[in-house]
Amino acid sequence: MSEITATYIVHDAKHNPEKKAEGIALGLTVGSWTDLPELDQKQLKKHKGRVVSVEGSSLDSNSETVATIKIAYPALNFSPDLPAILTTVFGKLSLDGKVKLVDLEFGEELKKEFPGPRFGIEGIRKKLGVHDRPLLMSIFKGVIGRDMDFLLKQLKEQSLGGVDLIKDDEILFENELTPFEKRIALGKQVLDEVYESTGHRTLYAANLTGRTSQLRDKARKAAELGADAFLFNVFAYGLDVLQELREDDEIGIPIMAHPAVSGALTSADEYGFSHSLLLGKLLRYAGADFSLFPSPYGSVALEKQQAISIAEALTAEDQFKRTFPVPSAGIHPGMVPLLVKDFGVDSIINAGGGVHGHPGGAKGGGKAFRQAIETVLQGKSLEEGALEHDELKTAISLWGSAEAVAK
Ligand SMILES: CSCCC(=O)C(=O)COP(=O)(O)O
Ligand SMILES: [Mg+2]
Repeated sequence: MSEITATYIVHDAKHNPEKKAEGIALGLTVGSWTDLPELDQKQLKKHKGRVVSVEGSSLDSNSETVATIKIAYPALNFSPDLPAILTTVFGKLSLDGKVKLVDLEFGEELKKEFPGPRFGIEGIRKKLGVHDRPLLMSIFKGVIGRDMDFLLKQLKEQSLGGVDLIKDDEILFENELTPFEKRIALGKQVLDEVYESTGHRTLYAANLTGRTSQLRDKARKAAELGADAFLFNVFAYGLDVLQELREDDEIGIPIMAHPAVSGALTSADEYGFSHSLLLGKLLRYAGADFSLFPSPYGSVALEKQQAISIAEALTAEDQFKRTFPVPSAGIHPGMVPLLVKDFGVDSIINAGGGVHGHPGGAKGGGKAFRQAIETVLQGKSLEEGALEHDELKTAISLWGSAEAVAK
């Protein structure tokens, strides 16, 4: 029988994690058990949650018992979709004291109900023809209140700087000055021109926004217009909306998941979801080709181990394609050695301010990043790279080098 096994870290003021575990296993499945007549117990047995393990009971600083509890839920109890699964394993329970949902292990049958990324790392690399280095992404900045000309100039500059992908900022919504469809159609023309003149291909991810009921049609229209990819604020909508978009063959373009709003669900140590589950495994299962998350070193930083655990969940051995890890926020060229060391070649280096804030503009910023990547892959220090590349030298003098700080 297929199951889903949830791992929780539970802080229990009553010092009885075994009883707490049994309460969860019953409470989220068949309810009270021992009070039922024997016949009912027999009939309901296949629906009953099962305590798999209760480990590591210890006392926290509030003298509460902390334990890791694993509970298996029969797949028989829920329809095979994330809304039903999340409500089963963490519905009422998410409101019931200090409980953190750390992981979900899907049974093999249940996994088959999920699509995973349509393209994944290999598919995105194939589209770009880049196979041997981390990709570089930049973000439009300061575009709200500006017109199409402004946006297209920024697009061209970023592409001329050698970035592989450009995404809208997540706060750019439907608006009269730079409407979604126009951004896609005119943006495509600009990027095609850059490709024809330089041979460098840049993909553009436009922000898919609006009411949930409009998203499918909007995304299909975007695909018809030749959109390369779209950005999606998954956690403002819900993981199942992502999955619906991923599964629609008339859309069929890569989906970039932005972490906006997810901090409200992951940041507390004792509550909510683990980062690796929400921004890693669940985004991947639901079909994101890219997952953006705060890097350990930038302006909105995650603890290093948490950021790395997200990347691991996105790329671990599984039946699904691998999702591109995109550690982001406050990234500048001086951080490239750390990013490559911690996230490897199969990751995307993503920057807004670190591209546009370069004294040589977005073109100079893009070049500085590409030079930093090349330098690191050649096994050289950024200081050595700066001797060979002007844009990198300017970036290092402006922002410094994290490699130097790390020593
Ligand atoms: C919190 S990860 C999302 C990255 C993002 O959307 C962004 O705008 C980062 O911009 P920055 O100028 O900090 O590179
Ligand atoms: Mg942003």
